[in-house]
Amino acid sequence: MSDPDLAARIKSALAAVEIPGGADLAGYAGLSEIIVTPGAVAFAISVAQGMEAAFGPAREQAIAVAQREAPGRKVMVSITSEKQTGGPRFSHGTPQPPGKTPVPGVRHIIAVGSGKGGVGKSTTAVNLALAFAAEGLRTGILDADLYGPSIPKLLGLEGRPAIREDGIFTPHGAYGLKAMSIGSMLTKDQAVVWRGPMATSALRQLLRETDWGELDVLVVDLPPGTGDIHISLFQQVTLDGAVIVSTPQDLALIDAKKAVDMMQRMGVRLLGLVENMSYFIAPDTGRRYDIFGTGGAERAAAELGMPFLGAIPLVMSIREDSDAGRPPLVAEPDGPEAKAFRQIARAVLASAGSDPFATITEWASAADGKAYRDL
Ligand SMILES: Nc1ncnc2c1ncn2[C@@H]1O[C@H](COP(=O)(O)OP(=O)(O)OP(=O)(O)O)[C@@H](O)[C@H]1O
Repeated sequence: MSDPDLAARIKSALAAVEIPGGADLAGYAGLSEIIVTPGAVAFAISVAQGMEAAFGPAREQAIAVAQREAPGRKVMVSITSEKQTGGPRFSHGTPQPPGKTPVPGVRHIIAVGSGKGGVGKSTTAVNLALAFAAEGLRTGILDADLYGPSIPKLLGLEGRPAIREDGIFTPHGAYGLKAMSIGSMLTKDQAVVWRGPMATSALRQLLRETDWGELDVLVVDLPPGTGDIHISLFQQVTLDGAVIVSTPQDLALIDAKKAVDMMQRMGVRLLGLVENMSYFIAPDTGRRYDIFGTGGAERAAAELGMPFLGAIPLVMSIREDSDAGRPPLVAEPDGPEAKAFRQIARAVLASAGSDPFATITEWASAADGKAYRDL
């Protein structure tokens, strides 16, 4: 069945769902567009402030109805109110976070962000996650870049994640990582226009309705810039910190500064700055060229008030291997690029704790106190 047909069928079926006041959900003006992807169905119910709880049963029924119409797809229904759609209120000082709750089974969370798109944030996130796994940490990666998910391509994920009977996702397994992305539920080139509240709801479900098992660390690949998804994540979980990725060209840092400023306001610890596409290594001679000069990133990190974590070269093989679903840490684990990512991973762990090895030991210590190394 084509997507519009299924969306229309779900909408008619929602006529059976009663909303407060006695009307039905299908005819309710606050019902959003119904987004259908090969793996998921998502829609939002917009309600007046204070009516969220009253609409709870309607939401439950709507999920059941949509699930009946779309078996095998993940159904995501969010209730939104004026209060939520307004975004953060920075003007009165710190935003008011609702209670933060841990993600079951996940011990530590590190987010990877950037001031703008295309700087290699996802590439960095994936290779950091692989480097953590190589250190013996049980590692997961969550693609929170709902607007441009690239983790499926970078990790060569195929097919959709399985959905258990209780609606919980089973994450993909890739190179020792557990990976979750909305991207593997879309058709090729399908662009989903997530409106703010729906995106935050989808993020919540990807994060909390995934069976991560036991993870020492979850790496979250944020969307570029700052927006609803960032706020939603920062408000609902306590992060160990965030890593910011930038390119030398971006080191005027206007965009990065905005991201950093927002994170600071929201109480997110900044683990440091990674400079990507920093220098060039000639493929034939292996010689290094500091085409953008040296020292700029360290200065920029200092200006932003955070540690400098290291630099990653601009190398064609990073692009080619990544595009083929084989990140440098997998394609050439002993190559210079993999080494750069591993060093950065250690710098991240050092920034998160007293030193990288202390952090690894502490993070990896299972209940019996032994490091977990049998990934
Ligand atoms: N160090 C590098 N050398 C060469 N190519 C790179 C390097 N880092 C990233 N790339 C390439 O640049 C492109 C953008 O990288 P990536 O998708 O990681 O960026 P992003 O910041 O996550 O972008 P988006 O805005 O899509 O979230 C990809 O094609 C990737 O393979």
